[in-house]
Amino acid sequence: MSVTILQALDFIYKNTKTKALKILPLEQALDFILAEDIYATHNLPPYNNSAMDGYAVKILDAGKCVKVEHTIFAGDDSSEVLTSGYAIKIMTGARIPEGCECIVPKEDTKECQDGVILPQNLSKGKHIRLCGEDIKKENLLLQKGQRLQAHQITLLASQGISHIKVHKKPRLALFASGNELKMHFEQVESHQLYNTNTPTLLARAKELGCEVEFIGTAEDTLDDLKEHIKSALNSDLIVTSGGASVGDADFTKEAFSFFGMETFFDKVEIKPGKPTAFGKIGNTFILNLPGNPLAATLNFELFGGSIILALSGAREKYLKGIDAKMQSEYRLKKGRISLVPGTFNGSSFEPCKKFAPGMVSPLANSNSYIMIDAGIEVLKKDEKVKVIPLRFSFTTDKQESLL
Ligand SMILES: Nc1nc2c(c(=O)[nH]1)N[C@H]1C(S)=C(S)[C@@H](COP(=O)(O)OP(=O)(O)OC[C@H]3O[C@@H](n4cnc5c(N)ncnc54)[C@H](O)[C@@H]3O)O[C@H]1N2
Ligand code: MOO
Repeated sequence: MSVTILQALDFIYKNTKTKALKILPLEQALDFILAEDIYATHNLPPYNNSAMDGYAVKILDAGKCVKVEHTIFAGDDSSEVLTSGYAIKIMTGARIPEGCECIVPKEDTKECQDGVILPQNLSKGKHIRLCGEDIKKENLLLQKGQRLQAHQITLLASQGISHIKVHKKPRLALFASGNELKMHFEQVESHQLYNTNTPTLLARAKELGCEVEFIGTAEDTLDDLKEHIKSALNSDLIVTSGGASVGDADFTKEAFSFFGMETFFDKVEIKPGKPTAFGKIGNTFILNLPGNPLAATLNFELFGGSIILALSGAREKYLKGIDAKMQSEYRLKKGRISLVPGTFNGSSFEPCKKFAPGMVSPLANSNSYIMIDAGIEVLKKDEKVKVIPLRFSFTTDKQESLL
């Protein structure tokens, strides 16, 4: 069945269910999807504390020479009480003593007999970090479905949370098919070429947060394809490339049908990537990508990426484009919706100078792609487009002002 891109994505989201849960220690939780809401159990800061190395003082003592007899360091469990006519020396992070109304930084004071002279203007609360001003106890900190990156791990660590419930990572099995293909660690003859799709998809699936298993390269025979499928059936998603078209050696569909694959679609109105198929055998999803390398990798981004997001348990599970404009005019043949790889520089998008479905080189120097509607033959300079990132990190080869 041939479908539009939107219908294909609908099939993916309607049929794909989030993975089961497991408990992980915080140190191993990077890039997992949180499977529970997290509420703060502690205020942060846990107590009013000094933002400066200086003196804890009273407002009425402004401009006076006050005596200094005690010092409080960060981590001290001090019970000093501040009284008028005195200042207590205090370090950054130390708990504010009772009676203190503000902190005066060390450099704003002068020495005097037995103490320091305070500035004329003091304001209440100055340089005091209040208990709970960063995180309030019982507030919702992180939501179920959030991806745990470094700055979410900060929040969990701040609460002394050692173990959390996360979704298991999608388990993906990969194999390619084609008698002409050899792996990079094998010898190629003059009629053969290296399998680039599998190493690419393996790396990309890992980048997208999957556990990945490489099943091998299947020959273009029904028996060998069946053998490879059988070895991959315990995964959540099998991704194959090649044998998707109508050639005399294209047996992939037949091999999957042997295992009773329910096919949701086997063609998409897209360029490149028309012979992309998606289906299911038991609880294992199947994404059969075309063999042409650029077609396979771009369609893996769009459909593979969406399946992985749907399986992951992520709340933000839909691909999103970034508003940008075309760097220069771009002409194309109208027909099917096209995926065009290129470079987004933070404001504008420039398509790759040279690309075709069978090429392997275009994506190595691209960082994104755009999707162009079927009827469009020209995109003018500055015309608005949506850029779908392939990798970010915003960096540049020449230092620019960051303001
Ligand atoms: N008569 C028709 N022929 C083709 C059609 C069509 O509609 N009618 N569609 C074309 C389109 S579009 C595509 S895409 C390809 C898809 O073909 P397959 O999925 O069957 O892929 P293969 O024939 O196995 O390979 C195509 C091409 O890609 C190279 N390849 C395959 N796998 C890899 C790999 N793992 N690493 C590197 N390169 C790979 C392979 O050598 C071929 O050159 O069909 C068109 N034909
Ligand atoms: O998928 Mo094909 O040409 O559309 O590469």
